[in-house]
Amino acid sequence: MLCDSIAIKIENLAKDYKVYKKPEDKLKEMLFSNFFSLFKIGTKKYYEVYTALKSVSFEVKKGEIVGILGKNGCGKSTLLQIICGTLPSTEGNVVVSGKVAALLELGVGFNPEYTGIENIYFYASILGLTNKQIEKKINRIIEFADIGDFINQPVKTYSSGMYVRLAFSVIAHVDADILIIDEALAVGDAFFIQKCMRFIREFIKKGRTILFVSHDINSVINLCNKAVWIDNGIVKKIGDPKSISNDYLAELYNSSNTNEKSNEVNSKDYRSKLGIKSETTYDIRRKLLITSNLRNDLEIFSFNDESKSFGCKGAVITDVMLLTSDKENICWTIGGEQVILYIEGKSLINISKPIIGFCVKDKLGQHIFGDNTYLAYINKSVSLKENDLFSSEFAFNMPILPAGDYSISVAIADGDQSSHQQHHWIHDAIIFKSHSSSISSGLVGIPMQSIKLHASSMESSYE
Ligand SMILES: Nc1ncnc2c1ncn2[C@@H]1O[C@H](COP(=O)(O)OP(=O)(O)OP(=O)(O)O)[C@@H](O)[C@H]1O
Repeated sequence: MLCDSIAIKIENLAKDYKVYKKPEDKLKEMLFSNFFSLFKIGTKKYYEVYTALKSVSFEVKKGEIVGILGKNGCGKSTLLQIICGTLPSTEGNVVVSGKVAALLELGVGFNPEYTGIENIYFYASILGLTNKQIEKKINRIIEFADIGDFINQPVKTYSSGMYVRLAFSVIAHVDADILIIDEALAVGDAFFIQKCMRFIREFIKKGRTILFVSHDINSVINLCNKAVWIDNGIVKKIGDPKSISNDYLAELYNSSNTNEKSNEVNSKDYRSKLGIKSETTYDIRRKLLITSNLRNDLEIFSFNDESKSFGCKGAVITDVMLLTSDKENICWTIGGEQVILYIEGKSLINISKPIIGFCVKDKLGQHIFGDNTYLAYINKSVSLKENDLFSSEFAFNMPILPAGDYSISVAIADGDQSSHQQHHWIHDAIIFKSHSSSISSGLVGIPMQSIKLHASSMESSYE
């Protein structure tokens, strides 16, 4: 029995998998194990035991969103499957209060030969709805999934994003008390993810519960009340999402075993070919009229190669600079000016689909803006060979920023926007300080093309 406030209670949960060296060993075990035990002549073991979960215990309260964090293979999916009842545990208990709907592996719950509409009936009836109830909801499910005419096509023709749209839409409409989501949203596009996030917030407001696995630390910090860090099948830590996420990232960093000293890369010739003048630090203020005390002065501190970082380090970022549009390294700029963020590094292995990106955060850790190379190179991929130097340049107009401290984190990954392996992520690679600003509210000011004020009683307008 669960007390009223608890949605999920997990006690001493353990899961052992049998791992067979050869496929025929499984058959032999099935054939002979009964025989051996029948005649009590001792048994021969045809498998190794792999313990995926050990002594896992925690509770999820009603109305909570709990994020599960952990490295690949640590046991997250195993745990969710046991909670959903699709996988038996070896030991321990799971008690859930209320109706559970889950979005686990892509395609689970769907028949690939059925159309989208047929699968809505199929999946929603597995989740406990009668045909009448589904009929009442089907228009809302189709509208939420928003996959156009594909709804009448067999789901085997769907992209992974379409699968997720349909599956999420079904679980969102079956009146579940608990939603369990296993990293599936990672393949959705940004608009759909926003729609799901709005749904999730409303769902929680109604006192319902969500348990989800995510590799996206930001969504765990922003959405969850609690985080559970699973490591090698055990619960390593439970608690406040921000502190658990920080500890988890720090451990990822420590466990990345390449201690490549990033400064060893000799990039002088490489930079001069690109026209980068890194030796001189040029103060852009000289070119500007110093007339107003509302000017947004930004002081830029140089690359900190000792900043916290993580990643598997198949490639390392070795330098980050802000340049003028003439490619001169700057230590000062002004909100509204054009700058180039230059990120340089070395690849230690072959990387087929590199993505280099950055994000600018304020001192509260709020993501102000950022970008990456993925879309710009989607049709003309650049791959990296072992020992290649690489660089990327992001040219943009620096927004006008309220006074305060800011940081630029940079990263190189391999893959695409939704699914990638992080090679090197450097937190706070560059720090900069906004000294004075005309901005009194909002996160950024956008340089205006023009500002007009009209009044019908006046003949002309003032610009
Ligand atoms: N059916 C199975 N037979 C044997 N081992 C398995 C089986 N399913 C999972 N495992 C192993 O159990 C461990 C935990 O797997 P699980 O899928 O739960 O990890 P995960 O944390 O969800 O990983 P990921 O983040 O990569 O999805 C892994 O080492 C995996 O290889």
